[in-house]
Amino acid sequence: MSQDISAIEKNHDLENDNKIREFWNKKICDHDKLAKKTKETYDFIIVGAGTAGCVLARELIHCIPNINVLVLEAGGPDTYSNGIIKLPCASLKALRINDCDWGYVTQEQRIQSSVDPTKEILKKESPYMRGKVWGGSSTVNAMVYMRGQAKVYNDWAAQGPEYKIWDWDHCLEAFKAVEKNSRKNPDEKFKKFHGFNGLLHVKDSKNDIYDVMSGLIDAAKYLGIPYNDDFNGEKQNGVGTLQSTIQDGKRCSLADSYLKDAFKKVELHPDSKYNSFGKVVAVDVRSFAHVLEIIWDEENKEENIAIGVRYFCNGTVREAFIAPKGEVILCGGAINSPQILMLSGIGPKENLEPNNIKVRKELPVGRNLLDHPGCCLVAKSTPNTINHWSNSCEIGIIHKANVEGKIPCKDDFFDENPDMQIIDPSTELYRKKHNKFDGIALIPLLNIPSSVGYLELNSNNPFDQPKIYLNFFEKSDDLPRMISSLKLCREILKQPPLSTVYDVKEIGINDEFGQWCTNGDDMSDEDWERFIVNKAIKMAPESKDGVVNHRLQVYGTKNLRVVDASIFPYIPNGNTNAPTAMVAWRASRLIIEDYTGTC
Ligand SMILES: Cc1cc2nc3c(=O)[nH]c(=O)nc-3n(C[C@H](O)[C@H](O)[C@H](O)COP(=O)(O)OP(=O)(O)OC[C@H]3O[C@@H](n4cnc5c(N)ncnc54)[C@H](O)[C@@H]3O)c2cc1C
Repeated sequence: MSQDISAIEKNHDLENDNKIREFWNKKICDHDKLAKKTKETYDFIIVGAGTAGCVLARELIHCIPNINVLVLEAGGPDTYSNGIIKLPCASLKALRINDCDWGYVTQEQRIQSSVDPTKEILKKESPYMRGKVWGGSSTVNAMVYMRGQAKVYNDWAAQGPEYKIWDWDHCLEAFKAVEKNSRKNPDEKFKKFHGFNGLLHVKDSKNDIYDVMSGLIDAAKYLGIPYNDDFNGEKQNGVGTLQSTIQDGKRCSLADSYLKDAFKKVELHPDSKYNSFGKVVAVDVRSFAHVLEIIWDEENKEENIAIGVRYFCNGTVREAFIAPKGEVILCGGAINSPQILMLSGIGPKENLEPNNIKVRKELPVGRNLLDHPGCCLVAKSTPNTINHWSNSCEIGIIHKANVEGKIPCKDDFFDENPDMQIIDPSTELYRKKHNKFDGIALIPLLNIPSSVGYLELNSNNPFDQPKIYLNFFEKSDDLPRMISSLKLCREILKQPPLSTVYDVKEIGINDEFGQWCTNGDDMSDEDWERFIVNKAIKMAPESKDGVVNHRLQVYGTKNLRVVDASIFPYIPNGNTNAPTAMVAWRASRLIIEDYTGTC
């Protein structure tokens, strides 16, 4: 069989996605049937084939000789659902493919009004999408590639001398290692910040914009907002075209890029203690495999040594174990990794004990849930001015908000520590849903929120959704900043050429999930506030509410790490896909060092 494999490996046809998967399925499955295993044993067990899981699986299998990796994914392959998730222009529709979504709903919350502190605003429960499919959320996201500023990563590193491995220089190295940027003739300045040899394809929207969206850039410039040629370069503020994770007109998820490449490594290693047929050196992805909890070494109870995981697949509960020196690595994302830890006895006593879970290690799991709240301003334009086949989001406007909720001024546009990001999603949705008008939608996102959410277990049933409290706008400075950015969006829509050439007229604001709130009449600050209000596991010292250390190992345990978006101590002020892939690449180097004993 090994001869067979190497012959196919050299075959260029393997570049074809489906063939790689078919080949992998057949070869691994055949081998699985032949091998008489006593136990399912792997060097690494990765929970979740999302952004982080895919990068880790690929880096570990290619960089450490003779290992095998099991990836357990609760969702199905990304080819399982129809091909719509590959189309950038349909990314908003991809959100509604239930098969690929965990179907989370946030808890209803009451927020104190920042306009009138004696009043409360009701924040209704709302859907909270998370990818449940190969590639995880990178298979359903809006594909915007924006890393955020150096300062955030330097803040991560400032937590102690050992955290230096997360400073901007180290993170930039990892961002570049992952990225395959396709900009033609990049200048030296661009090359300093970008990678060209990674696997994640990143493309400029630049050459695709030829409709009302190009008017958006001019309108923003008309207001004095500077043009920015590279939001991932030296400065983040300004207006410009976005970079997106797209390859040849199709979405490039981390499954398309990293997992696909992980499958290329398939070898048969003869010296194996674990089964008589030898060990398959490969990444084995098991779909529809829902991890229930971590299996601990009960002989050394005090040490909390992870030895494997229990998971549900094909109607039965199964177990998989790690080989000596191996690790369990949770890559379940910001909601699920905390849930798995808590189900396994790692978390806050006050949430675990009432749910009949024995506390093994008390840690503030789920307490640092961070995300970027957003809102949406929609306007109508002259018919036939929209390119309905455009990328999901093409233009970005990054600016500093006014803390009093006023329209930002010129100084705010030039401020090099911007806290707001305005993006323009595909307008196809609005057109279909609301009487077929051509439109323009602007979504301001609070890039540096002060509010922090949390999540807790609802019960000890692993299939029960945890309670998610996003706490959006809970801190008093968040709401005025959002209002300030919405007011700026309104001003932009009034500028030429949007107002003159495209006859753009505001229709109203809707909340993140498309509920219409206003008809666009003049609004008071209370109105703005009413309409707007409708993310865990922190990498930090244990004394500062950390759950994982600087090497992403869970405090008070052995053989257990968390590598995903849940470990951000402070949320990057860009979008989170690229930073998560970066974290996974950095983590792979730490794991390789620990496994091979090299530093
Ligand atoms: C709708 C939407 C739009 C977004 N738009 C953008 C954007 O434009 N740009 C950007 O940069 N970021 C965007 N993001 C965010 C970004 O995609 C995520 O931050 C990133 O993908 C998170 O990666 P992760 O590895 O932490 O988790 P995920 O990618 O979510 O992966 C977690 C994986 O673990 C699996 N899993 C979870 N629990 C279990 C279990 N118990 N057993 C087995 N498997 C399990 C899940 O099914 C999933 O596949 C968006 C996210 C969403 C949801």
